[in-house]
Amino acid sequence: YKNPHYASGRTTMVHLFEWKWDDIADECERFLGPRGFGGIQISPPNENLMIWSHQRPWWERYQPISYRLVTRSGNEQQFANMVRRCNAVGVRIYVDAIINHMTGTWNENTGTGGSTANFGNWHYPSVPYGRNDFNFPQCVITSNDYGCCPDRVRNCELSGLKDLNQGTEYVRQMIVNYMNHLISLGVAGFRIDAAKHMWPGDLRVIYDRLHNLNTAHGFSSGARPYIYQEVIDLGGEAITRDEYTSLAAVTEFKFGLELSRAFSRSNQLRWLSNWGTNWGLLAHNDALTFIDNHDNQRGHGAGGNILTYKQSKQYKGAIAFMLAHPHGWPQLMSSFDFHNTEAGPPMDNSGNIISPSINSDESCGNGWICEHRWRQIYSMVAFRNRAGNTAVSNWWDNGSNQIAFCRGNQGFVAFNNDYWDLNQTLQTCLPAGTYCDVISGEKSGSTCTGKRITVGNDGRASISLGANEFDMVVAIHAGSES
Ligand SMILES: O=C(/C=C/c1ccc(O)c(O)c1)N[C@@H](Cc1ccc(O)cc1)C(=O)NCCCOc1c(-c2ccc(O)c(O)c2)oc2cc(O)cc(O)c2c1=O
Ligand SMILES: [Ca+2]
Repeated sequence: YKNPHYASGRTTMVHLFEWKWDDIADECERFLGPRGFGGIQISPPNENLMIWSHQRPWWERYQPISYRLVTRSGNEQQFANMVRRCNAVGVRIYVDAIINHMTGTWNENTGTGGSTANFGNWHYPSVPYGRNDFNFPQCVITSNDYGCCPDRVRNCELSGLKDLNQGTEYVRQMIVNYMNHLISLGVAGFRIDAAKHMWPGDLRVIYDRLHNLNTAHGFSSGARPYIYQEVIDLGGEAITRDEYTSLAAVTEFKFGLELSRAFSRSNQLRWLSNWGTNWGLLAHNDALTFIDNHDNQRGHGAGGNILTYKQSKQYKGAIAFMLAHPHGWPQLMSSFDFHNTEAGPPMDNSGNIISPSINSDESCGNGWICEHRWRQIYSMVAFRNRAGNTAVSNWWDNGSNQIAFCRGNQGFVAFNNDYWDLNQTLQTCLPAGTYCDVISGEKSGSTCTGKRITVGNDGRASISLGANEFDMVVAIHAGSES
């Protein structure tokens, strides 16, 4: 369950948060396929409760009302079409699976596919689920339960959301049927939302009943779904992510928290010379890594100040480090502009999501940020692909916030987050030649639109990175030779 099954040479996933299925299919063909992206995490495809009283907040998609594939992102036919078109260009689809709970209790009770439910007696006819499918007696998780009481964290309601009992055969079957239907449509795996709130033993039973991936979509026979479990664990809780790494991969929240600190200068970059398990991070194959995610980019999620697109220079620096360093399986966040912590995606006045527009400079409009389309970010996806399994070598730092390192003989990257310029002759580990810096520009034909770096026969090059330049990174690799 720890293999993403990316097409060969691809390494990185992007979370196209709240995108519609038709728009994702287009993005696979016009951008993500050609630019070497490995996969996409999509928003929950199952029917959710429409919560108009909060102006259709982003978190309404985390309140299931059925497992029918009808949401504001599209219907089952559009979903199947998206998976087929993305797989055809080497881009995998990972489904955000919400199997811990159903809805909370609201005045509204209509789903995105027209289903209704009676929250008061735990009745969800479109599944169907009834009272016996939920944990009993009814209780709500309190904040100190996280420190003392694993049973309550699993068996009580998270934020008032009706808590399913995955210990019964019937609930397991409903969940497995839902996930196997998605596998038959060609998905490559799942994010398990709120995994901390479910028993590892129940999850193991569910995972083991999932079918192998659908070979008609290019997966090798016997391929098991890639599963990464959302376990928010920054220490101090009774439940740890280690209970879940024996089952499948886990979201590594420490990764984004520590890199946000480092690139906000709360920690010097030089300390990143032993980045990896020495920092208490999960082992490489256990770790789904990211800087920010849909929840903590809004400030109230796990951890302190997480860098987002709003602190663009530092954010691009942290993203570049995540993609340049071999540790973990990275996920990029692709956001919409938000002005308050609960706002949902750009929508028209009847509540339909507005598609991103694509500008002539390849950026997005209509309120979509499309971080994955920022040159400094997609270039580092290509860098990571090129670096493959090579190790970090030739680490250099100035004892403060200027660092540099090689990836085998395939790539070289330098960072300057100090208040003074970086001017050094450094070992790039690359063969002699002229390379385009893929951060300040890119290779177009045989010229560079940004900096040109000349590497001598000794592999050394003069690297300059001004403290006030637009970006704090220089990156060259075997594919950017001009
Ligand atoms: O802020 C939110 C939603 C947050 C959220 C949603 C999806 C996620 O994957 C996630 O990680 C967080 N929801 C708002 C609004 C809300 C929603 C539903 C509700 O019944 C009450 C309020 C909120 O203020 N929530 C309370 C604090 C955040 O507590 C939530 C957590 C959560 C936060 C920190 C933890 O350490 C943890 O183990 C779980 O996970 C969810 C998962 C869900 O699938 C749906 C949820 O409503 C939630 C969720 O409310
Ligand atoms: Ca639970």
